[in-house]
Amino acid sequence: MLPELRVLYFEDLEVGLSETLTKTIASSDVVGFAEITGDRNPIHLSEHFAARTPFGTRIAHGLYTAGLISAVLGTRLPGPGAVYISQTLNFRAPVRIGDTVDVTVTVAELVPERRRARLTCTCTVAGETVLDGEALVKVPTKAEADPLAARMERNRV
Ligand SMILES: C/C=C/C(=O)SCCNC(=O)CCNC(=O)[C@H](O)C(C)(C)COP(=O)(O)OP(=O)(O)OC[C@H]1O[C@@H](n2cnc3c(N)ncnc32)[C@H](O)[C@@H]1OP(=O)(O)O
Repeated sequence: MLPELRVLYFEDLEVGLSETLTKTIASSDVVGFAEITGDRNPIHLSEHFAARTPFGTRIAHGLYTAGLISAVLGTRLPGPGAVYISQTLNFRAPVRIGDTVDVTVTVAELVPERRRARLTCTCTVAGETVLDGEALVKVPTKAEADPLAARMERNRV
């Protein structure tokens, strides 16, 4: 089941705040990603081909796994309203069909004057890091996201 959407505004964030999403990678996820991106590399789609690679079996696209980081950022931490600025990625180990990936993002730094949040991002399979990196996002304040509500709140006696 997909987690509920949650909006955190810039002022709700603090260093150390963390969120984890868990996803088991299905063959249909990998086939679907190949279809929508056009990346039909047989290492993702053909068991016959993948058997002759060092991985021995089909593996997920690295950017599919990275997309799960975007899912955490865009739905939970900070959530809807956050805008991706940049993302670094280190692919440390392969993700195979049937693997369960835990995707954790953690607020590492806040830059109030620019409403920026830097988050460390780690994907693990059975405790082993398969991907890590850092995301930079722009996060609206409550007043920026909903100026009318913010004005009404300020004027309330
Ligand atoms: C959770 C996931 C969500 C998504 O996936 S959203 C989809 C992916 N993201 C996007 O499509 C965002 C596209 N980029 C933009 O629209 C803009 O970009 C931003 C809104 C992110 C930032 O624009 P602005 O608010 O005008 O920037 P500033 O706060 O005024 O800062 C400007 C300084 O920041 C640098 N900068 C802006 N964006 C980037 C970037 N993406 N990568 C590197 N640098 C960036 C500029 O150059 C400049 O720098 P200098 O102050 O030194 O002149």
